[in-house]
Amino acid sequence: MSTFKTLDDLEPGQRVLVRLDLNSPVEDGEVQDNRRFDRHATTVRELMEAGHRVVLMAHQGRPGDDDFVSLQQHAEILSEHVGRDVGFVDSTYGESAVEAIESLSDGEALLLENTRMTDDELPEESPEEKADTEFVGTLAPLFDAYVNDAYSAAHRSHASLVGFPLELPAYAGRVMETEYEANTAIASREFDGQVTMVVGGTKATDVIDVMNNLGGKVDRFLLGGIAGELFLRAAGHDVGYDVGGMDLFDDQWEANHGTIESLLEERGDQITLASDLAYEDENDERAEVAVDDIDEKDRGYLDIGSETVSEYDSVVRDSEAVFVKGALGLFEDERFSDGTVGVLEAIAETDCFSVVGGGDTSRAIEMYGLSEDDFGHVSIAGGAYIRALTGEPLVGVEVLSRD
Ligand SMILES: Nc1ncnc2c1ncn2[C@@H]1O[C@H](COP(=O)(O)OP(=O)(O)O)[C@@H](O)[C@H]1O
Ligand SMILES: O=C(OP(=O)(O)O)[C@H](O)COP(=O)(O)O
Repeated sequence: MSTFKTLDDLEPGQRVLVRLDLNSPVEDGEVQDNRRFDRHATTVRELMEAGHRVVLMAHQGRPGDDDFVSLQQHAEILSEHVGRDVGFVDSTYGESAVEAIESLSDGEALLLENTRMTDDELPEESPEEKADTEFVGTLAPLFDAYVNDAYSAAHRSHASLVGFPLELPAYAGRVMETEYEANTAIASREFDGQVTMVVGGTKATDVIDVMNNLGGKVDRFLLGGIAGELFLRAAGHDVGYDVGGMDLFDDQWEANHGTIESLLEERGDQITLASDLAYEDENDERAEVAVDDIDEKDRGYLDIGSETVSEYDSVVRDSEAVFVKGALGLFEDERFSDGTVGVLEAIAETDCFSVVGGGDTSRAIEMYGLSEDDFGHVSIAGGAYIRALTGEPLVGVEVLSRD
């Protein structure tokens, strides 16, 4: 168990530097509201109400990607969730950032520009090297305390996550505390009945890590999403190819097909793949096909089919514990939401222990009118949640716990 300090240990009237994870889906340049804002608002509101001067850091995307944008919209969305104004300055640690930080009054909050717009943030280096950067050296002297609330980014050894805790008294925010406790408890929990893991989403490496590291703990893996299609391709079906301008499959196939093939060989009896898939037909409607009847690589598949949904539904209902990582289809489009929503509904209606993780998957819960109360824990983390489940330590949490 970690021994980090929390907001309960923070002296009053501090200048506090806070790391949040507001990394969000961006559609046509518009940042999409999601539960990361709502969760972090709790920490921000508590600090503002306690009269601290609150300066927030966060990242969005990675340089070169379409979702690598300014945090100006994030400040507006966060303000709505906090119910108070959160200011924004378009600099991370330049002159205008320092000026804005110095003119902040008690109880006010300010969001700095995307940390990944500085050269010091991204390269993965040791906490000591990160503490020695200009970014940390410029900002740390302006504060009394550092709070890390970004559990979902705590697997990254980046300056804003691991550099500051070496220079300032460091505390865990409310989101960090809750996520850490829930995910660590899960990693050490034992179950008598069937443990099922539903894995989908876009990242094949996450799915492979889960299978490699949780193979002894999980009885059944139910696959879907892009990752599931790559497994179907490895099993000899004509799916999981880049068609119609997609670039989700072929690179991941090149990088991972050897591992996927050996996983199917070694753990085949634990792994359930879709028996049918859904696609968009020429009338823009949902159509389905059995995977055994697919003999051309020219179509994109956007969800698991109804026979698979019904099989996954009954496996979930027979389980004592169900973990979800990743969506089973393009659920943002209602026509292709059956897999993701079907499994979530089965979990919600069953008296099992459940955890739902994956940045986007948890969005489906509110989009389709399900209640968070029907799940054991809904994590806003993806990669960090997987690492926690597999028992791997998170560098951002470790560094918070140092004396
Ligand atoms: N067959 C598919 N085709 C296109 N997109 C898909 C498909 N299956 C899943 N997705 C998309 O994957 C996205 C990422 O899912 P998520 O649960 O966040 O997993 P990850 O953690 O791998 O990003 C979702 O927004 C969903 O729309
Ligand atoms: O959204 C995040 O991770 P996730 O997609 O695994 O939930 C974190 O903000 C980390 O972002 P990164 O994977 O670009 O380092």
